[in-house]
Amino acid sequence: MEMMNVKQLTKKYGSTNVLKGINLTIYQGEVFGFVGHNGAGKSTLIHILTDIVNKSGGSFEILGIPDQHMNQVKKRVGVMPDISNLYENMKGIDFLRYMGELSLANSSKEYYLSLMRDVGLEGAEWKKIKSYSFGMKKKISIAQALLGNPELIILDEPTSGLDPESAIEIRNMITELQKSGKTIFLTSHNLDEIEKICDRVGILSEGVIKKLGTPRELKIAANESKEAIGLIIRTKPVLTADHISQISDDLDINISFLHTKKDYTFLKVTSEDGLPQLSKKIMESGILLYEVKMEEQSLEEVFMNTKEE
Ligand SMILES: Nc1ncnc2c1ncn2[C@@H]1O[C@H](COP(=O)(O)OP(=O)(O)OP(=O)(O)O)[C@@H](O)[C@H]1O
Repeated sequence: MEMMNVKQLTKKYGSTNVLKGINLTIYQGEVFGFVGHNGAGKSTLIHILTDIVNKSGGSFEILGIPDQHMNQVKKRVGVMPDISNLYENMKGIDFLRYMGELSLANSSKEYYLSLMRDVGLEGAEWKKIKSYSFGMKKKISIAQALLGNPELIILDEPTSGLDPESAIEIRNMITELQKSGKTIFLTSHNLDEIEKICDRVGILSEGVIKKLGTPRELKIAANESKEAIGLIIRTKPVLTADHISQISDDLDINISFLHTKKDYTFLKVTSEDGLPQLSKKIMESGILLYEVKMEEQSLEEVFMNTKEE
């Protein structure tokens, strides 16, 4: 089921085209990671989708409802507010109740307390938000996004600025939300995080989504477009440059020897097609072959290359 469908969405600020035609479909139950450099337009897209900012052109649907009627879906979509929009003089629990009562009917105090516990704010319920640390403010913003048990949850940089332990807590929470059937759209600058928790990722660059797919698909596509692939081979004894030149003589691929480290030999090859033949040759030469693996591009490299393309 499509939870969000964005078509040719554009946004202009004055003469600057920030979004130049975004096309994107988000499916039920996925965690989707939206990445882009600072100022790429990620928050702008979120603000349009959540009816805070007007689009310039194009259209979108959320939960099947067209963008002209976003008031009909507001209760079914949870959005994490910017922490500067929290009411600092309120106690955490009172803030959540206040925000909850704006949209929900008859939710008990126990509901709000359990929500605070869920986001890791146990013990801070009766403290004023102004006494909260940065991480705690992030957590209460996330709690606000979860009010009313929404189907689609939109989180703008939920873990930025958090210490590793708190970031792990939030990531685990996102995974749990997904397990309970929620759909999550999040932005993050942490590509390791994106890789860990997102099913699909979209890279926003120059106003359009330049790359879209699972983290693995993006890395494989990046490897395929490279002229040479890094190869790591573990053998006993370790392969030397001489071994490689003997073995590779009658192979169809070009192999360059780079260096060795312990039992590992690092090579560059022009194509993966000759790898089975290479492995066979190594074994035939009496060398014990333990492992052959291709060096994968990291999502970070994929992202950096997207910017340069
Ligand atoms: N209200 C506004 N008026 C004019 N320009 C704006 C406005 N809001 C955002 N912009 C510009 O639009 C561009 C995209 O900003 P946006 O905040 O969406 O980027 P972002 O990808 O979320 O960045 P970051 O990763 O730094 O949060 C930036 O150049 C920003 O200066």
